[in-house]
Amino acid sequence: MTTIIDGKAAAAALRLRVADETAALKQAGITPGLAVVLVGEDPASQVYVRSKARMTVEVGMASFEHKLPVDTSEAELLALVAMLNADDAVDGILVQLPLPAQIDSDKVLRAIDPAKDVDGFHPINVGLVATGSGGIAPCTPYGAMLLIQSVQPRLDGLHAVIVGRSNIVGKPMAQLLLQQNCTVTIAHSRTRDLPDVVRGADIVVAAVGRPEMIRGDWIKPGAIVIDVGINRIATDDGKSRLVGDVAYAEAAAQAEAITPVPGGVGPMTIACLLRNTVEAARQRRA
Ligand SMILES: Nc1nc(=O)c2c([nH]1)NC[C@@H]1CN(c3ccc(C(=O)N[C@@H](CCC(=O)O)C(=O)O)cc3)C=[N+]21
Repeated sequence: MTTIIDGKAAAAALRLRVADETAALKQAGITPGLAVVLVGEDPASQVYVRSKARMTVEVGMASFEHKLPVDTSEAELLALVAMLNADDAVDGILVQLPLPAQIDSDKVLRAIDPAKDVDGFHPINVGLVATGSGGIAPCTPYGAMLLIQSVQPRLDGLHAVIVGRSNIVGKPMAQLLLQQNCTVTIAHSRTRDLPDVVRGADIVVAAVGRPEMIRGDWIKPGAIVIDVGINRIATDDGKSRLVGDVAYAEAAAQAEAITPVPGGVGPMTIACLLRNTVEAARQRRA
């Protein structure tokens, strides 16, 4: 029987733990605070920002939302980041990506105080995670790791194949899997014989952003399949639905365990953001 990994339930459980830790910090007079910055009015981004804010409040933390117009200049955004860096009530800062074209996102990410960088995108945190010296891990790979280890705590010697080499998922995912003693392959759009590479995987992490690209006959029987993709596709009745980067039904028939979309990695991303924020509060205000 294939295990369908319930990311929604795992995320709810993690949020309960974060709520307990938040309550303990509040006893000590510290209310953890998360600032989320959204530039522009992309509808999908607005939905995510709203659900982040709601869950932040639900676990007992303070939520600070900053919505800026789409024509905000880089200097204006950097000024807001500087203000949030200096604000003692703010423990975590998330600048929603992607940013409009007139803003250099690398420059903005480097301006965030690494101690408040709850996305784990600042080069300081990237380096600390890569060397295994602590640091804040990016929420999506971190959440994916928790889901993998919920079905298989010991990963020593397993071959993990990550499809996708982004800075926000593929590369940090590789670091976290290496830390658990996996043999790691990062595959991408130029990889030769991709299906055969994936067929060698005990753990498949799909993070390419191409709907249902990874087929069932690419999956080794008994593999763990983690689908990071969230793609909205049109359906025949003129509506739309969310699908991952994995052809779910086909892959589920082969896999030992698989994450669905929606209800897999997505909810864990937000729960890990809250975890990173409470941890940042603890470290910074210790
Ligand atoms: N600085 C930054 N940090 C981010 O972490 C970040 C970002 N920018 N930009 C956008 C992406 C996207 N993202 C998601 C989080 C949760 C779900 C999620 O909970 N998805 C639900 C479904 C949501 C739906 O129904 O649309 C699920 O998969 O079950 C999805 C996507 C975080 N992002």
